[in-house]
Amino acid sequence: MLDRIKASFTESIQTKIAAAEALPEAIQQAGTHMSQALLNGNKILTCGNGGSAGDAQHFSSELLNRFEKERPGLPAMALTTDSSTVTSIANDYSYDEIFSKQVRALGQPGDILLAISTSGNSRNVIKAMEAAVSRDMKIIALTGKDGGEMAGLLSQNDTEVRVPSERTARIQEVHLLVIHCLCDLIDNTLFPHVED
Ligand SMILES: O=C(CO)[C@@H](O)[C@H](O)[C@H](O)[C@H](O)COP(=O)(O)O
Ligand SMILES: [Zn+2]
Repeated sequence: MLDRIKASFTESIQTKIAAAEALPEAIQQAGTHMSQALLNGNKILTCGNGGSAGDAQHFSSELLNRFEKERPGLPAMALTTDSSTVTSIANDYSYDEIFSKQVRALGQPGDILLAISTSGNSRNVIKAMEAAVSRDMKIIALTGKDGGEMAGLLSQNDTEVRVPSERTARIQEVHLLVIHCLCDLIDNTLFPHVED
């Protein structure tokens, strides 16, 4: 069992080294789009399933409350958290609609959808992206593996940050690092003179 633990650490570190080579430009573009949207008075909606639901909430709490700087809260909302809304949409329509219906209700032109899926194939996240397009929102997709269907839905205005790994757990571990990079970029673009 100790070998399994060490192998998990080694694989996670190696995935992060590969991601450090492959992802900085895409992360920079995503951070620029997010910062610009927030400076324009727009907001960021987030969604994902399972561990990625946790990531979506992790990001929105860091914006709404704080990351590292003492600064005002920023407008973000995880579409995973309102159990009354999520259960009623799943019950009355389908689980595939739980995020898209909220995006159509809340999304405004210029807002951003942070869509998180390690496979890129979660139906409810794909439908949220389609709803975002219908609301003239930009999409930032955190994916892995081959990018799945999500990769094919993105336009030039959108950004995909695809972790170079086939393994869900390793992809999730890098997604969290990417989320912290995005928070750091936003803080340092919007509040460059505030100390960490
Ligand atoms: O956290 C894990 C596995 O590490 C799981 O809960 C995982 O997030 C769930 O199986 C998700 O439904 C996977 O969805 P996705 O990443 O393919 O969109
Ligand atoms: Zn997990």
